[in-house]
Amino acid sequence: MSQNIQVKRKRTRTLDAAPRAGMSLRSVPQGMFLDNEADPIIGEMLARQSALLQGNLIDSHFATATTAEGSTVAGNENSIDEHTVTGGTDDITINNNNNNNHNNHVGEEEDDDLIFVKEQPVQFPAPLDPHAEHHYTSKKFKKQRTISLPQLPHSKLLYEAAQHRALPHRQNDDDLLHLSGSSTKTIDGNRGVTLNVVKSLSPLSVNEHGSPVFKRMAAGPKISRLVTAAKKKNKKDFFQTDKEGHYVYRDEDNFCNGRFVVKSLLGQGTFGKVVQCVDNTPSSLQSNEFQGFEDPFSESFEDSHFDLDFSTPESNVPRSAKMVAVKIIRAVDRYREAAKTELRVLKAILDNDPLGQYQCLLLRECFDYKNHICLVTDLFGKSIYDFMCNNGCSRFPGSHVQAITKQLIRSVCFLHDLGIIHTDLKPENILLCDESYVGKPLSQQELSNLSPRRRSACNGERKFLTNPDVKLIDFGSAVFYNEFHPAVISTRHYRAPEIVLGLGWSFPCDIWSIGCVLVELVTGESLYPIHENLEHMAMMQRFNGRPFPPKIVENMLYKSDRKIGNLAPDLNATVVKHFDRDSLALKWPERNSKGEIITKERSMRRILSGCDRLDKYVMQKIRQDHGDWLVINWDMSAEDNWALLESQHDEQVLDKEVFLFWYWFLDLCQKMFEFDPTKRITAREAINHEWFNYGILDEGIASFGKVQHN
Ligand SMILES: Nc1ncnc2c1ncn2[C@@H]1O[C@H](COP(=O)(O)OP(=O)(O)OP(=O)(O)O)[C@@H](O)[C@H]1O
Repeated sequence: MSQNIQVKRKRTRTLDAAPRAGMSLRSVPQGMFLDNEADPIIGEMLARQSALLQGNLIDSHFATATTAEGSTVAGNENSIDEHTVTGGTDDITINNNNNNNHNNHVGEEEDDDLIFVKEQPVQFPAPLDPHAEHHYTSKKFKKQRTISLPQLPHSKLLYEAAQHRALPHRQNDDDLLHLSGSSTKTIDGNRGVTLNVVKSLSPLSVNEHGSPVFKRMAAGPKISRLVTAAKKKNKKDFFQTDKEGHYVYRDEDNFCNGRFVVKSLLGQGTFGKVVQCVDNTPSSLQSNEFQGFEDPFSESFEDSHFDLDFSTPESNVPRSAKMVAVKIIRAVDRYREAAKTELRVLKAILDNDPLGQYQCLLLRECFDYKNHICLVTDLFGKSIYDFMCNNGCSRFPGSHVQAITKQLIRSVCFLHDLGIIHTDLKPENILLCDESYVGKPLSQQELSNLSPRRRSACNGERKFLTNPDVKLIDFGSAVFYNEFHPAVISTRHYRAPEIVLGLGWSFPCDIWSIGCVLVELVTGESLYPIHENLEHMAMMQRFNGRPFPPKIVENMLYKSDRKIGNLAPDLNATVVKHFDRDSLALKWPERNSKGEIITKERSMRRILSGCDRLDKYVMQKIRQDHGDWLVINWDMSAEDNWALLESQHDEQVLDKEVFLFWYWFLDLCQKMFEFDPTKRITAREAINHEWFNYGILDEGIASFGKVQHN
């Protein structure tokens, strides 16, 4: 769901990293990202380049790993209780107290995530004095560290894929044309959902405190007069629906016969509203487990013909209140039907991960109240989008980007193994479990560069989360892989090319969205801040530094010409017509019959100056945190890149791990932004990507575990 707060995001053109004299250049472009003018035989080249680069980097990776072998904490340990690291100017104390959600499996499962920064001397003096205080300089630390990031909670899946369906996460060529899912399966699936109806009591049966009092209903015409009078009297308990089927939000409103008291509006969208409520469940019924589709209250509601008031202090049923989030779906058939799919998805998640170890929102209860399907879930913090909006610097530090990405990929891999495609991954749908942060004052210069809104929202600080633990929410658009696939899914900015081009889509569309989220976390700006197809496609080509592969365009033309599957009604007018049928190239900028450019200047500027090849675009932002020395030239191998950096800069300013961290980050991005969904990296492959073997020592690590603000 989009939030109301809008922060204007701006982009600037990035600097090109030109190859330096004296360095070895290959005869073919070696970059993972090709220049726009590059040779069209891209697939083969990319594979070769990737192999070459990996070959180069395997050596350096091994070298680093070997250096650390002698350390006491090398290997798979993740249970270091406390370390004090003196690095640069900051003393970092990091406590391993943050994994409480996931303790159950830590012992059972070997996990190669090192959650905390480690200090690893190359050789301890022997014999090692356990009481001696060891302080290590930043320099030593850098040399000896192998992994140094809070990767919460685990790196590995806690189940064997074979136990699940282990569906092929990758699409095949046939899917590009024919994948549209079965609507019968969706309808049948939804038909199986039986919702517990919670009857609303007559306003008559609400006492002056707004609490339910069960009475036998009066009969006859007298009732309407009494009801009107009672409505006036008991304004509080008046859960209203507007003419569009939305619940009308009111502070302190209460519903479900006094059980939920509305405290604030968390969000609203097409599907309905999400409200924060106090849940006055009788404590005997309160548990962390899903109550099923049967509401524990219903029996008493249906059968009660006696006075029974269990919300007053005198009640003999003990009550305890807790805060929950309730998604109140619009009372409109279409949305009710969609909510049933959401319910099935949430149920599948809950059945397979009752402890919530895969970062997905868990459904605690659901019921039907006054024709609104209500989903009760745990309450979490603000979304990472909101956190970014209110931050003096919206970029996340690398260590946090990595920690969030790891959770996200793992969560999505879990969903994909269950046959679920989320389809709406975006920063708004990733919630923080803990909103506390450490604030670092911004300089006058930095403050003056902020928009007035951001300046007042950020409190003059750049904020660093103390715990980058997140939860994935909003399964309202999620689909089961074999059920009906709508023609258009995803929020525009995070929409994969196969969706824009009207091809069959599946699990890979989630991976593209994760790529967009990842870049947004690093740069602090939406990668695709656009609203229409042509500009979107032109931008995709620009960021990828190459045109859409002919196979993809051919499939699009074949599918749209023959009207195969469900296609967006405007596909021809907004997408297909912009491709040249002979060359299969995107016709951008647009030209009239005389060959004059008719694309608006603003749009031209947005694409030509606002975007750049992704690696250059991203690196420009990264340099703001790590210094200007950090330049990666994709026309050269990693080794040559590093040799060049060493020849140009004082050793003190360089950090090979920072270089490798960002190098592999960009490698992962490149694999996520593969145009062809049949070749895009899968979630399962991404979990094991090289990037997660590298760490980075930054403000994210320094703030980890500290508590300053909320
Ligand atoms: N469990 C929760 N805890 C805290 N906030 C929540 C929770 N669930 C939802 N929200 C807030 O409500 C917003 C809307 O929730 P959600 O995305 O599920 O609704 P939606 O109507 O499906 O939105 P959209 O129209 O984007 O699909 C979220 O962005 C989030 O800010």
